[in-house]
Amino acid sequence: MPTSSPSNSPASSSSYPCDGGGAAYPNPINRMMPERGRHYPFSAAAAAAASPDAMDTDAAERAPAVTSVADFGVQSPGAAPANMDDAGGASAAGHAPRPPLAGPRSGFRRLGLRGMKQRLLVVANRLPVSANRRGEDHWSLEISAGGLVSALLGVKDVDAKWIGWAGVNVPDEIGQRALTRALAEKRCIPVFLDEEIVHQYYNGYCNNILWPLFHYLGLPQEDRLATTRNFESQFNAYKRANQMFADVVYEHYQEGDVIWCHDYHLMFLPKCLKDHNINMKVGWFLHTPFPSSEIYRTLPSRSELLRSVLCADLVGFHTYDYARHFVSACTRILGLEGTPEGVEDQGRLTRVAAFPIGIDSERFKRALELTAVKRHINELTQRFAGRKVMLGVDRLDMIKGIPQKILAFEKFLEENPLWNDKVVLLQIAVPTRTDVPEYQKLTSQVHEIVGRINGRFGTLTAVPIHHLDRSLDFHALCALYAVTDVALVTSLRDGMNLVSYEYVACQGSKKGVLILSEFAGAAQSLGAGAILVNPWNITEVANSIRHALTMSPDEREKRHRHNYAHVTTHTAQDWAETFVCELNETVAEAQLRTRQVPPDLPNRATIHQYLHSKNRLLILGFNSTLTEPVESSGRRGGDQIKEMELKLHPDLKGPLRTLCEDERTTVIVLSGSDRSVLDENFGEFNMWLAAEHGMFLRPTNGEWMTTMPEHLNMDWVDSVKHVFEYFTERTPRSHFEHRETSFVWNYKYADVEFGRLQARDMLQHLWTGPISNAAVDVVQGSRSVEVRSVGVTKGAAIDRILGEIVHSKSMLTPIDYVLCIGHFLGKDEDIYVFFDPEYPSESKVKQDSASVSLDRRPNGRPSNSRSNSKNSQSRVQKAQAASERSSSSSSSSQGTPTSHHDWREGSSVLDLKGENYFSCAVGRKRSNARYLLNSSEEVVSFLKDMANATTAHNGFQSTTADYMFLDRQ
Ligand SMILES: O=P(O)(O)OC[C@H]1O[C@H](O[C@H]2O[C@H](CO)[C@@H](O)[C@H](O)[C@H]2O)[C@H](O)[C@@H](O)[C@@H]1O
Ligand SMILES: O=c1ccn([C@@H]2O[C@H](COP(=O)(O)OP(=O)(O)O)[C@@H](O)[C@H]2O)c(=O)[nH]1
Repeated sequence: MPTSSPSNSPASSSSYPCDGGGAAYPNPINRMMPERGRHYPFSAAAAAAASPDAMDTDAAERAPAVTSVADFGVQSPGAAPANMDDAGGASAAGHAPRPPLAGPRSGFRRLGLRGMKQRLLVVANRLPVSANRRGEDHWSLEISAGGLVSALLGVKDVDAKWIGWAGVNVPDEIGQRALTRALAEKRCIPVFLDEEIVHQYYNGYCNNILWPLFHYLGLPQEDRLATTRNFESQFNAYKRANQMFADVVYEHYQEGDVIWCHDYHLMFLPKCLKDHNINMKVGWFLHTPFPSSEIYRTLPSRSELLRSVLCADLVGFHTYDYARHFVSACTRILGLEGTPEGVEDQGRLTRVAAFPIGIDSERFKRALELTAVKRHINELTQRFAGRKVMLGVDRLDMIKGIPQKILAFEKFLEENPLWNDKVVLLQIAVPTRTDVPEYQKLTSQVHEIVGRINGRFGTLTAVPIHHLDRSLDFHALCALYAVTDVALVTSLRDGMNLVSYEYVACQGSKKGVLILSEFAGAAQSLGAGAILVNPWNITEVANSIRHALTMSPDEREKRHRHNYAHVTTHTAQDWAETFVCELNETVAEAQLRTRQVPPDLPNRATIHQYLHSKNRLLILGFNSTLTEPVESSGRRGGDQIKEMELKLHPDLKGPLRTLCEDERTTVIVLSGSDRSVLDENFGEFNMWLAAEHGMFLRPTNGEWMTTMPEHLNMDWVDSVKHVFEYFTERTPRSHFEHRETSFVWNYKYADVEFGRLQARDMLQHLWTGPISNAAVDVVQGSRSVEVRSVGVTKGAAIDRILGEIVHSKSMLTPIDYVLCIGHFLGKDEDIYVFFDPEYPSESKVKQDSASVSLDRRPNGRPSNSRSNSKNSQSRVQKAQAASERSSSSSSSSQGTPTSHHDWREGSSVLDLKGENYFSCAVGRKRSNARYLLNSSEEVVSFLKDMANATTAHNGFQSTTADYMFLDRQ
């Protein structure tokens, strides 16, 4: 194994193994950007010798097309991916069931649809190949079998293709066609980027801006001004490049394909794809950390990029922290609602979850059995006999903390002189992004430190640091992983760090110690077995080195066992499979969950069915449904909130009266408003009133009672009040209402833009402040922020309300018609699903641990007594429904809802057929409701028609009356 000489140049960057040795055609871009994606290039010479896949295109035509990438989805068990150095084929092993994650639903699922393989288009900046031009129309390709390739190789029932940049500039058509043909053999599809765009997009925006920012290094410091100047052109190039990737995807897309976009290079891609075809299934996965929103918000294009990523159906990260940061950036910067499921924007959910990547551990284990690797192991063992060997394997990137690692090692040597000639650090530093000035500076800095330390501690026969500016072939790397005593990973930030996994996988016999930075994603999975360090704390790292070198065999064994179990069961295949499954499921659920843009309410049919039903239920919202529009009611008025109170639309009084007087009709106004507001507006009508999202109920001409779940926890009230007061004082013309079960801060009369800004800040206070762990829901309206106790929704309440109505009216005929109209918040749309006969009943179920108490005390105070109603106990478990879909799987085991079951012995209360159920959202674009009305004006006009038809129908007492009426319309 080549090592650098301490006394000469300790680190030589001249040997760059990836250029494949003298391309016949000048290839400036290839020189500029020699690094090979996430998959380090192995030395071309070694690869050519070791790997049958390092073949030229002619050879590819002659050889059987069994290559690693070509094997996506067509691999038969045991088939050997030819490029793989171990010649062992992708492993079928490693599908041990994974413990459930709170994020994605995990576990192995077959992806095929009726035995068909699902097509998967993997889109990444780099193709997993290095391409070298050998003639005008002749290319040699070398596959790099890195983590992602291995991961996808192992996914069964998927027919995968890879779309990306081949890492070379191909200006001429002949060359492009030849390369496209050659790549097709490997199931790869090229995106051709020219030199200028690569410079601006890849070197500039990706590697000089996004990369350092995502790793907490901030925007470039030294050339800050230049960066600011270039920012716009680089961002434009970034968008252009993303569009070029998108164009290639469009060309190859077939209906039903899954498109998996990778990494920070392609944040703009989900938007391009969805704009082109909203039905594409799009996932996006970030391999780097996603930084805290405080860091992310410094990025000038922050909103545009977030919005684009949110166009994806599923967004994945390595750790929960990164996922959390992303959600919080979306709430903080875009003002969207973060939920445990992801990010919601006007009813559309982008699912966000953690999918920690793994490795193909079997591939590493098999490699250790190969003769070539054993030979390497022997050589290394002899070479370093009598010394402990520590290993570092990193790209030469500032995020990897290489200077910090070397300085810590120096400190260890300083403080432990007895170890001076008994330990050696082998540092493999693979050149990367060599065109970016920051990387060039880092290279010189590392060389300088290594030279100094070797000069200081070296002897005539040995040096403490062997530093290599090059990559190794897979065999040499496996051998190194296997023979070394300690691996030292000191990343300052690292998305995951696969090197730590690979080291563990190869240490089956030696049980070496892993020293791992707590800032690598891997620390969250290997933390229990590794020695975790803060790489900035040189003293701590130096002490950890001593600890590792002197660790008892027992402790080593124990630590290793833990990590080995993790690495071998959480495989790359499992990762890819879980992501793709999750994406499929997310899309399927979204289709079920949200009717994208419902059609307009079919007025005639709605009225027709109404007239022909025997027992009808009309559920009407108040705000923005039965009210005058904001513009005409208050905005122009003075500062007095009083003037702005909700008022029933005057044109509705007559129609409502008519409807309420019909004895076959029960009308409920179900609102978030408090009781007094409803009393004032609807006191005169023969109807039921449900205030505060149904927590209070007033029968026709009766007294208010509470339907609140009895264990509603209201401890959060004071903290929220404090926050609401603070923002109300600072936002002119905003106000807040303190209701019995909720607080609402309303800024609909304030300056809209300023109100929104304030709302975002308020949400941050609420989400991260004193109530962050309280049992509350923070619900965003279009001009309001509401905090409610968990479980306070209209859907959850309607069940209890119905029970009460049925009981009180002594209904003899089942309800056979339901019309539910409202401008409800997303959270309250569960009411639509509650009645929908087409929703499977188990998807409506949400465990509601509180039992119900229908306390008839006139003041409506919550009761502490448990309900003695058998009915309410079981009914309360219904509702909440699909908008809270996470519950659907668990809920089915927690309660067995019968559909709309009996409230009275022996009789069914609801007999609702699909054609007699009309749910209608007012003024919403997306909704769970079946239909839409665009404004409260349309509601007014519709209810007028309905009332007129009723009058006509009842007046004529004729079965044809309604037809006569309807014919006039
Ligand atoms: O293609 P390059 O510019 O040379 O960069 C190489 C890759 O580096 C990054 O890798 C990340 O992915 C790993 C696997 O998920 C993870 O373990 C590691 O922590 C990350 O840094 C980058 O995200 C890739 O896109 C690059 O291809
Ligand atoms: O000479 C080398 C050094 C490293 N690697 C591979 O490069 C990857 C590095 O991944 P990691 O997640 O540790 O960091 P990244 O470089 O992606 O940030 C690992 O799979 C290594 O096996 C390689 O193929 N050849």
